[in-house]
Amino acid sequence: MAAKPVLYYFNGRGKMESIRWLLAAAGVEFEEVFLETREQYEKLLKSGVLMFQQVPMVEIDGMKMVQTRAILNYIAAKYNLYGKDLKERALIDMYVGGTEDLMGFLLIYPFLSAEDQVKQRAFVVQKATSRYFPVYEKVLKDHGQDFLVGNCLSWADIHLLEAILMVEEKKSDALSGFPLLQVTYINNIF
Ligand SMILES: N[C@@H](CCC(=O)N[C@@H](CS)C(=O)NCC(=O)O)C(=O)O
Repeated sequence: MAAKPVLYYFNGRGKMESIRWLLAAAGVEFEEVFLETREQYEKLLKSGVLMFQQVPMVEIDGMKMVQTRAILNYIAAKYNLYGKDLKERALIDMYVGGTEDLMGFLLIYPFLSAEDQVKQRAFVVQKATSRYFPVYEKVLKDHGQDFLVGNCLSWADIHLLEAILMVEEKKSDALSGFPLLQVTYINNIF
């Protein structure tokens, strides 16, 4: 049996969280090494395995992969979550690009002051409900299928579900104007 992937990151969501989600959705067990002290991080740096001196780093299939997008692309392709042809893959990339931008507004959230967190929360909910969620709602409405691309579960659905839950943490009824997203991602998907 192949070794489990090993994830190296801080003990927080950050850039590793989508990798955890994608592996979990693919049914892949993984291990985690949390970098909890400066010494641990320095040790990893000195060992030379961090190509750009950054994490996330994932040991998988004999590789030490860095760059979040590259890691996600690899996992999505390996576990058939990346479309059946180039056009489906292009759509998945576009949808994931959108959810990535939306999640990007939340990555900085823990580092803001309490006052700025209130502003950022309102900003994120406004962007989610006026720019991003309407796109995915329309896709589902237009093709009438249960998933965003190719009528089967893909990375685009997994990433969108993660983004929806992140936004709902900030405003629990954020999906209230999006009936198809509610049915697909809250009632049906898993
Ligand atoms: N483009 C990289 C950026 C990775 C990145 O910014 N990692 C941060 C932690 S979230 C880091 O290692 N920062 C330390 C540094 O840049 O020196 C990716 O997406 O993986």
